Amino acid sequence: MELNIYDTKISVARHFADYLVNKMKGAGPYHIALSGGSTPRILFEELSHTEKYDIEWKKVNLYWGDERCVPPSDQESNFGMTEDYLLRNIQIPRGNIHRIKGENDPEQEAKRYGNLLDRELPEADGVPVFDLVILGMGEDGHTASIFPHEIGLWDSDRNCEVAIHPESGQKRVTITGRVINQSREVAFLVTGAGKADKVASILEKQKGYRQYPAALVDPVDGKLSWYLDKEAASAL
Ligand SMILES: O=C(O)[C@H](O)[C@@H](O)[C@H](O)[C@H](O)COP(=O)(O)O
Repeated sequence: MELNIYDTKISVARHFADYLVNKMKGAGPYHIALSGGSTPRILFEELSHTEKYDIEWKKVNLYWGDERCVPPSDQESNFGMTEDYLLRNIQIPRGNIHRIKGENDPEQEAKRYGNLLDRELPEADGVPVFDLVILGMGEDGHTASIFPHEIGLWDSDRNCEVAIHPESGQKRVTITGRVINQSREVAFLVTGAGKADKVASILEKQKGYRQYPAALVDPVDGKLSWYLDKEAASAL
């Protein structure tokens, strides 16, 4: 596990953007699952400075680790946020963008997207393999859209499941632990003081840490990295 701590949120984004440039210098194709949230948004803004971050986006296929079951135009949409802060600023073929379309029938979409991952990605032990899964973590220790009150979804034998947000009741489609832990690499981007206690609990394996879905991220053969700002790392 690689731990990277930087002074500020923007510094986390800039370092990770540089890392992505170096990671994708090969022939590809690369299959990357994106996350929603405020830290990825800053990463996307950074990556939109294409004069600074030279990535051959035609080699890259973008997926989402989770999506709110709302239309792309909804401000809650992870795809919509990515469209606004990244996709419209880069030269990526639209066929390389694989949106989760949960706004109509979440259960049907969980099946469809799970089959799409089986079809589009390489596999290992019958599980689709991402080159990189970018994750955030909520203040409750959730990751993707697997929340503590539904932590059992992590162990689903399906690639995708329908989750329910604990406060809003909003439905979400999320990839599950089998897919996340089969990835060649998982990178957490976590910033802000509100995450500090869960970060410390998980990274220091404190009593009860496995109640948090983010603690279950442990790639079978892949690399696990945490990119933190000082605030999120302040309880370590
Ligand atoms: O759909 C989502 O909201 C994300 O996938 C979610 O897992 C996010 O990463 C965390 O909630 C952290 O979000 P922040 O980075 O905004 O705190």
